[in-house]
Amino acid sequence: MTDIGWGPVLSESEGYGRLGDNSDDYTLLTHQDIDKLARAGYKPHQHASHGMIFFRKQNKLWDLYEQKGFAMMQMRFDGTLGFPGGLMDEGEAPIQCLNRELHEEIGLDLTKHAFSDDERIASYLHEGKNLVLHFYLKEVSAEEFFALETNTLHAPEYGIETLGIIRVPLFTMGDGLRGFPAFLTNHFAGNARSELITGLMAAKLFTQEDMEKAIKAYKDFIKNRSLIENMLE
Ligand SMILES: O=c1[nH]cnc2c1ncn2[C@@H]1O[C@H](COP(=O)(O)OP(=O)(O)O)[C@@H](O)[C@H]1O
Repeated sequence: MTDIGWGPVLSESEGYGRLGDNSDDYTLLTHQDIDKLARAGYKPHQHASHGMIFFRKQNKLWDLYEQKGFAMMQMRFDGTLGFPGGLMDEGEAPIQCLNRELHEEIGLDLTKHAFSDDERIASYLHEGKNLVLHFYLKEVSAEEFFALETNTLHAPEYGIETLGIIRVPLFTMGDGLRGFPAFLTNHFAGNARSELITGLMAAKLFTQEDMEKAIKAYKDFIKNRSLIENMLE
């Protein structure tokens, strides 16, 4: 590949962020797998941790749509959507990595809102990238969520790694597509789309039936969009 100037630091990690992952590229790890990795000092893989902060609030939006609350994601430096988080440094554990990254990227006050190990809901291995992704979930009150959101503007990495914090729309509009299903049609980093779905199910914000409906609407839209794009070529 042509050297386009990744620089000594980025050239080591740029491969992890390449786009085009499929959900099949990721294997869900068991608790035993994680314990084994911890005993081996997390080697031989690279690891990254990301976290979803959310609040639940059943609300009738504009007197029309069933809103379930909000979840926090970010527009990343690379133009994709993801959760706050990042790659683990040498000597760190996944939870330490998560808290350090959340402080850097969203200014999380670790004296009040640090994540704990028992908030990890899933870990995935991407064999091809030799990368393990750890995913955590934290429920806060609506007031805490708004305060955390405001604080992100003062985070050290705001405007650099984190280009903006966004709220995931947790409702579906009358056409069955706009709202949450349309949000799923965006480009996501790593397996952040699957993590979002997993996180919302684990938080019991969606029923199985609601989630299946949303995923079907998103997939149908993608299929139709590529049909139209092919016709235009
Ligand atoms: O929200 C996410 N969920 C799952 N994987 C993600 C998410 N955000 C980034 N990734 C993936 O995690 C790896 C590390 O990326 P990240 O950019 O967060 O680390 P860094 O900030 O330390 O460079 C990359 O492979 C990227 O595609």
